[in-house]
Amino acid sequence: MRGPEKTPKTTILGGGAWGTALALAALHAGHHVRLWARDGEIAKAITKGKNPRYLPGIAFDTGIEATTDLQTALDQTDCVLSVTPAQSLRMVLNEIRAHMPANIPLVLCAKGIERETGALLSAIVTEILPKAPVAVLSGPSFATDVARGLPTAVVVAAQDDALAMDLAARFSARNLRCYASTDIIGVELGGALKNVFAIAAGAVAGAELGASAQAAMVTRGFVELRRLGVVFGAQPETLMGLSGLGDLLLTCSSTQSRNFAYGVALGRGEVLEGLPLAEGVPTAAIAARLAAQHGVEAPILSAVAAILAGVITVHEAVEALMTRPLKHENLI
Ligand SMILES: NC(=O)C1=CN([C@@H]2O[C@H](COP(=O)(O)OP(=O)(O)OC[C@H]3O[C@@H](n4cnc5c(N)ncnc54)[C@H](O)[C@@H]3O)[C@@H](O)[C@H]2O)C=CC1
Ligand SMILES: O=C(CO)COP(=O)(O)O
Repeated sequence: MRGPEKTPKTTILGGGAWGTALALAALHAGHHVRLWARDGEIAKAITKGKNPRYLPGIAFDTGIEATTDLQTALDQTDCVLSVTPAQSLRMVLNEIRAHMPANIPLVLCAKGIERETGALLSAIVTEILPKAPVAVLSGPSFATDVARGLPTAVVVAAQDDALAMDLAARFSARNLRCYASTDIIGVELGGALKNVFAIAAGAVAGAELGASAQAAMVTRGFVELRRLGVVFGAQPETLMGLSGLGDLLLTCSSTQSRNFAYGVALGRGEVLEGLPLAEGVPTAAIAARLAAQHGVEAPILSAVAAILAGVITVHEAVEALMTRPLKHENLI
């Protein structure tokens, strides 16, 4: 991919919180960083060392070359990070197709499953950019923590172990430790599904159902996550790691998580319109459908999808979950 003496050239697609934080991490790892944002004001602000819309109150180093021009962003790049929301991936890949240099790795950093098709994001890349080696970066990592330089660990997965190791080394820096994995599906599924359970945990907190209920929700949610992992072909142990258990622990316990905060608003019966991006919302609907299609027992997932669809209330969902037939504590 690159000689050791050359400065890595990294392109970030997306000028939101995570795109900006990862651009900074790459800058601190010594890369030449270009960032594509569709909004000119955001691009200008990032070039000046701030992103008040998505990272309010954080001033950061200048050096990221932000642009609204895709050709400029992708010119002679040797690695692309895709950091726009999961549901926009297909559109973004179709836009970059004409400008993407051949055989350059595309690292997926969004967390979700395509709502319309049930496709994992790596499958969408294979469909639209078949020549791009695909990788996934995921794990417990709030953009604000990474942008502030706080210690964070993630996992980078690629089918080819050498690529996974190379990318993990490329993006690791003093405050960002990247582990390598060859289980792309496990790593992406862990990140996508934890968002749904973060909404559930937030709803429990918002409805003031207590810390015991919250622990039960997260634990049983983790069982459902692992069951879906089996269906998709994830390696079970991957979901015990940073992308899976690690990200579940982070986002099911902190209002810093937009998915958890969305759940809190749901549990309190507040207005949901205008809340920040909560990737678990579209993913809940499709994940519940896939679970039903494959005969996977996933009552929490189904409850979240039904609440979001307005079919039941949080309290009705809890009542239904608590009165299910008694059984052994099946852990898979
Ligand atoms: N914020 C965080 O702490 C983390 C976020 N992620 C994931 O990263 C992804 C992006 O999240 P954030 O950056 O936080 O979201 P954000 O809401 O802060 O920013 C999203 C950005 O994508 C842009 N965008 C949306 N649709 C687009 C399109 N069709 N074409 C071009 N640009 C488009 C928006 O203009 C905005 O700049 C999500 O999947 C999220 O789950 C992953 C780890 C941490
Ligand atoms: O994925 C994240 C941290 O790992 C960010 O979570 P939210 O999208 O819920 O804010």
